[in-house]
Amino acid sequence: MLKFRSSDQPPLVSLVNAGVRRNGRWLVRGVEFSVSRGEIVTLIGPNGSGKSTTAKAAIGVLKPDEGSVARTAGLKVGYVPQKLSIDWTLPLTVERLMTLTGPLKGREIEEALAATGISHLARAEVQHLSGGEFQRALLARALARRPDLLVLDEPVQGVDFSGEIALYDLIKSIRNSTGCGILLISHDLHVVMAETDTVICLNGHVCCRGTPQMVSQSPEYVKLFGSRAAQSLAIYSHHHDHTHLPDGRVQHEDGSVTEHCHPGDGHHHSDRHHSGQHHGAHDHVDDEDHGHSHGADCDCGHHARLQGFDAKSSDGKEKSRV
Ligand SMILES: Nc1ncnc2c1ncn2[C@@H]1O[C@H](COP(=O)(O)OP(=O)(O)OP(=O)(O)O)[C@@H](O)[C@H]1O
Repeated sequence: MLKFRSSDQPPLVSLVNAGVRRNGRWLVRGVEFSVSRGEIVTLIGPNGSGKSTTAKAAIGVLKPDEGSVARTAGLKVGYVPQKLSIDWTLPLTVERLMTLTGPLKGREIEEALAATGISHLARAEVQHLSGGEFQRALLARALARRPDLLVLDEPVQGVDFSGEIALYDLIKSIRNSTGCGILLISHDLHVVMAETDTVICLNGHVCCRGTPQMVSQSPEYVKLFGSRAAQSLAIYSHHHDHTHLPDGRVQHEDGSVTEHCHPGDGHHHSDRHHSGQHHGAHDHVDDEDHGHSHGADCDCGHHARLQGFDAKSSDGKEKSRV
């Protein structure tokens, strides 16, 4: 099995201080991360926190209203959206679903269906597929075009626990065999794919980021869910030192309230360290005062508690205490 690692390669996509504004409201702001070949980045956050908006900005479906998004020239993206507009009353086979957005050769369809384990469903009606089978069909469609970057918006939606493990195993094996970069979106705030290199927690801005704690090292979790689950799922354990108020403002730990949580709002100790600086997804900076890892918006003092696990930079060299 091939193993691709990203440290010495330029990112496939990188966002620097990216923000998207609609109808006078910032949907997301100050977003910074990158995805390189062989790397898995997971965006988590509650409903409406801007995950899909961020993913769309990353792949160029949306243009950022501030900041920048850079993609390598000729980047091929395989995008599995959260929602598909399919007329479920019309008959549609899996094979036909594969070619709805562009022609594919028969061999390409066969290979993609085989890679996702659903060759036997090529002529099945899409409306009769189970949740997990449907997600595999969408993955096959994205894979068939041999993307450099796979963007999967809620790939485990409608899938039960063991189906989730199986899908994450599949995504991992796709990454290992093709070396593509993967941007995953999940609204599960706590359980992420164990192979994730970087978890980014969004809530209109980057609340915190870090590496997931490997479940395989937590005997309680293994006991509860079994070792198979522990190999595929990891707990992302984090703590935010602020609260999002219903009107969109942010209340900080010291009780102060600001319009939003953004570098330079003056409420955070770390402002003095980082004002005006941008850090990529893996540019964690050791913070003597707080002992936590920082990303772009960690200027606002949010931190991921990784329960003893170090946040690592993309080259694996720089580590921060957490
Ligand atoms: N084109 C648009 N115009 C105005 N508001 C929008 C637009 N697209 C999204 N929004 C709003 O932006 C916010 C973020 O939406 P987005 O779909 O990115 O969130 P999400 O984190 O992916 O949510 P979910 O987990 O529910 O899928 C939501 O409040 C949504 O209503």
